[in-house]
This record gives sequence, C-alpha cells and structure tokens, in this order.
Amino acid sequence: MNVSRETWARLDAYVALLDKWQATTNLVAPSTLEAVWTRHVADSAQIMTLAPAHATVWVDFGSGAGFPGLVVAALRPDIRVHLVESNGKKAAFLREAARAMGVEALVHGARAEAIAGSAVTSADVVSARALAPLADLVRLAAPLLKTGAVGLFPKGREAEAELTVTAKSWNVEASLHPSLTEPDARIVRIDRFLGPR
Ligand SMILES: C[S@@+](CC[C@H](N)C(=O)[O-])C[C@H]1O[C@@H](n2cnc3c(N)ncnc32)[C@H](O)[C@@H]1O
Repeated sequence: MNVSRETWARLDAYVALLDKWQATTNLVAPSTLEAVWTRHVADSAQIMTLAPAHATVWVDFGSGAGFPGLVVAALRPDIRVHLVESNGKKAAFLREAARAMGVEALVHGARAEAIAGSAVTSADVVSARALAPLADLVRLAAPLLKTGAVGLFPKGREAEAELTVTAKSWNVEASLHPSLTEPDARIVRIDRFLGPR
C-alpha cells in the first residue's frame, strides 16, 4: 500500500490495539491474526478503489473489529465514517481504537436495522464484510441505497450466485470486482438501486 506516514501511524496504532484486546476478547478469528495486514487491513483497504472519489459519508454495517470501516477511517480521515456494530464489547473496542488512531469515526452500538434511515439518513457508501447474504445486505442498506449510496460488499466465490438470488427480490444494477487479496473472492458493488421487485 502506498500511503502517508500519518496513515501508517494510524494503522499501526489500530493493529497494536487489536493485538492487545485479542488476548482477552475474541475480536477476529485467532487463526487470522498472524496475517492481519493481508487478511484484514489490505483486504479492507482495497475497497477504497471502488468508492466514489467524492465520498464524504460512509456507513459500515457489522464492523466487528473494524473491517473495513476503521481502515477506511485510517486511510481517509476526511470521510465521516459510521461504524454500526451490535455487539457491545466490539463497539467498545471500536471506540477505543478510533481514539487511539486519532480518527473521528462514529460508533453506533446498535443493529443496522435501527440506524439506516433513522440515525443516518444518507450516505455516499454503505459497506459490510462477512455480515449476511447479499440479499439481506441490500435489504438492510435499502434506506441508504435509495438515497444514492453505492453498496460495497466483499464476498467469497459465491458472489455471482448471491447476486442472482438478490436480483429476484431487488431491482439493482451491480458489478463484480476481483479481490486483490483472495483469488476466488469478489467485491460486489451495488451501483444503482431501483427498489424492490
Ligand atoms: C462475522 S463478523 C464480521 C466483522 C467484520 N465486518 C469483519 O469482516 O471482520 C459480523 C459482525 O456483525 C455484527 N452484527 C451482526 N448482526 C448485526 C446487525 N444486525 N447490525 C449490526 N451489527 C451486526 C456481529 O456482532 C459481528 O461483530
């Protein structure tokens, strides 16, 4: 990744805190911590290239330990990032991590259903990694997608099949993008949302 010294410092602070918390709280699958920079940080960072250049508001559902939302906040401090995480311990970690990194990400310790369309009424991007099947993500994100947000959803090798299922319930224009970190994985971008079928 070609990033500034300040960005590296933010990411370093984040990974150091993740390492510290992981000793007592299960934030990421333990087997993935060793390769945290590729499995989580780089995997999250790559979705930035698919976001609109003018994005100023980003909502990440089911952020967990902060992937991809906190990585977005580290890379682009000018973007207002909302991290929506229903698990109280993980939400507490996200708050402390944002403080340690010196970024102003807003942490909502709540379910996505309670935030989209009420606490947050519009966004440029809505993302979610490893949260739910694509059709459910589109349903959760619908209040934001219908105001013009682009959806960015990293998916595995079943991305195309998930898109086929999604298209049965939702009228969307979507594109599939190769993952740079996992050869078989795809990132689904919901480019345009036209409502339910
Ligand atoms: C498998 S983890 C993925 C975390 C992170 N996005 C990642 O890729 O590492 C899913 C996370 O979503 C949270 N979650 C599940 N349902 C949710 C909902 N309806 N709203 C917000 N968060 C939710 C869980 O607590 C969990 O932290």
